[in-house]
Amino acid sequence: MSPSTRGPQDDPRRGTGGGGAAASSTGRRPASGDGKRRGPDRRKPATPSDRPGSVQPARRIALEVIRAVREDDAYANLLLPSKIAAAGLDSADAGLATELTYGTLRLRGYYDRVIELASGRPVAEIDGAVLDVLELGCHQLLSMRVATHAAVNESVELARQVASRSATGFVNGVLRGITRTPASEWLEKVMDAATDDDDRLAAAASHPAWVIRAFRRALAADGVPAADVPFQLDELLEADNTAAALSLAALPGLVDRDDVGAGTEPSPLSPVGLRAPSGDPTGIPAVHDGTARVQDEGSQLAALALSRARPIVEGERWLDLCAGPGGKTALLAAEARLGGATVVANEPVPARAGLVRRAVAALPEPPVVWERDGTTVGDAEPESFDRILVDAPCTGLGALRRRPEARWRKAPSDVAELVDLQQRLIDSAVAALKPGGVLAYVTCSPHVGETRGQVQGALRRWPDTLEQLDAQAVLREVTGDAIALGAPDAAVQLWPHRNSTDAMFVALFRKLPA
Ligand SMILES: C[S@@+](CC[C@H](N)C(=O)[O-])C[C@H]1O[C@@H](n2cnc3c(N)ncnc32)[C@H](O)[C@@H]1O
Repeated sequence: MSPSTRGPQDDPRRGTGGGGAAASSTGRRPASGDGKRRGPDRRKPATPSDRPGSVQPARRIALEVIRAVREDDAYANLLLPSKIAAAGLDSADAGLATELTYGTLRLRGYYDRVIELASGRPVAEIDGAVLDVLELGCHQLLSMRVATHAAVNESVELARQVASRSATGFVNGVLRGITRTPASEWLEKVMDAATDDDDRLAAAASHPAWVIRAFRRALAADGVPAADVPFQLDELLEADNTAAALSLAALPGLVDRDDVGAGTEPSPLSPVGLRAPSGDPTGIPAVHDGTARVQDEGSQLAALALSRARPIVEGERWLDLCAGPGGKTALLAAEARLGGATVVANEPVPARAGLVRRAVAALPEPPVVWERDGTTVGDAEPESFDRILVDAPCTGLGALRRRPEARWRKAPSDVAELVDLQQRLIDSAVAALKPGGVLAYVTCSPHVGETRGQVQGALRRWPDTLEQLDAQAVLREVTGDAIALGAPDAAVQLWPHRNSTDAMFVALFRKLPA
């Protein structure tokens, strides 16, 4: 079975999440991102954690985060850094906590199948707190080089702390049972027990089957030939399970990307982007002072598609309708400032609006931040903006590298609700846009209902009002032709396996003069 890996953007101090063990969907083995095994060295002398009755802080913290994700829908990439900081973990233990947390969250779909086979019980019948402990134990036993006795003993101790005394015997029995079969054989057993091809793919790649089907449709919609879809799907699932590299955006006009230093290299894709070595980016002076920001290159391109769709005319007003946490707002505002335009940001969730204010604090005249329901802005501010970004709330299925638990958070039934909200946000943006203005519709999901389906719907609803602009041409220009795109189309779909970005979707529209 797979070792887990930890990539640079898994560093919890960055709050980006993601990274780690990968599962090859056709390779018949959940595979690691880079094939290297990381984790505690078996040859290390016994630590206090090896003694009965004690639990290493990294394991305790990982379990707390995994539990909060399950019980409270917590975001691992937000909760983990605060817990690590509160516990004062050194960088080795912070790394271990990160690997345990993200690796377990990512591969829990696979581990649950192993647990069912080893325990003879459906996981639905296992107490949630006990299941968390078992999944965490599985990750150590099947994907990390943790010594068996440490993984089992500490899991038993964790079970004692979070569940009943009787649960300790169950956890001990199940985990010891798992150790009696080599990791590779567990994979075979899981595959043999799968019900059909999609279920086998779901098991090996630790993605829900509905997500796999949505990816397959999205690849086909992006023009991938039918015969290539299975291969690209395989690459995509593997990329999803691999840590994203650390990328930064140098805010134009605030810092020159050549001056950021600290071992960063210019991004081959984004003209404002940098790729950074692993480590804590807050140690980079430009990141510390907010003039450079951790941001996926796909997100950078989505913002630049709007700011560079055409030359900026001084005095233009731009709106970022769904702004939290503010990554694109900061880049848009920096671009706008250089052209003499101003930006208003809108984010209805107060805590996220606070993050937007922090994200733009380095700008000399930061954007105003509204806290309104974006669906009402069109009525309240008709024909008021020259450019509007709708970076819509979505399933987030394009950002699984950074948010490993997101795949388990959403269900197919969530898609319809999101599609309805996206549509209302688009309509509100159309109303708020000045005639002749430009609208960018962006999602970090490749789900066709949230992407091309929304484009077709908008053009159907606004036949005399909207025309689609060629976002592929805009981004070819922005990237100096460095961008790999799907079949020729006006919209852009980026992919982790093709572009090394999140799976961002970008469509551009112009509002026709009345
Ligand atoms: C995909 S995120 C935006 C990411 C952001 N543009 C960035 O780059 O950092 C979508 C945002 O839309 C917000 N949102 C949810 N419902 C909304 C609504 N009715 N109106 C406006 N924004 C909404 C969410 O709170 C979330 O912060």
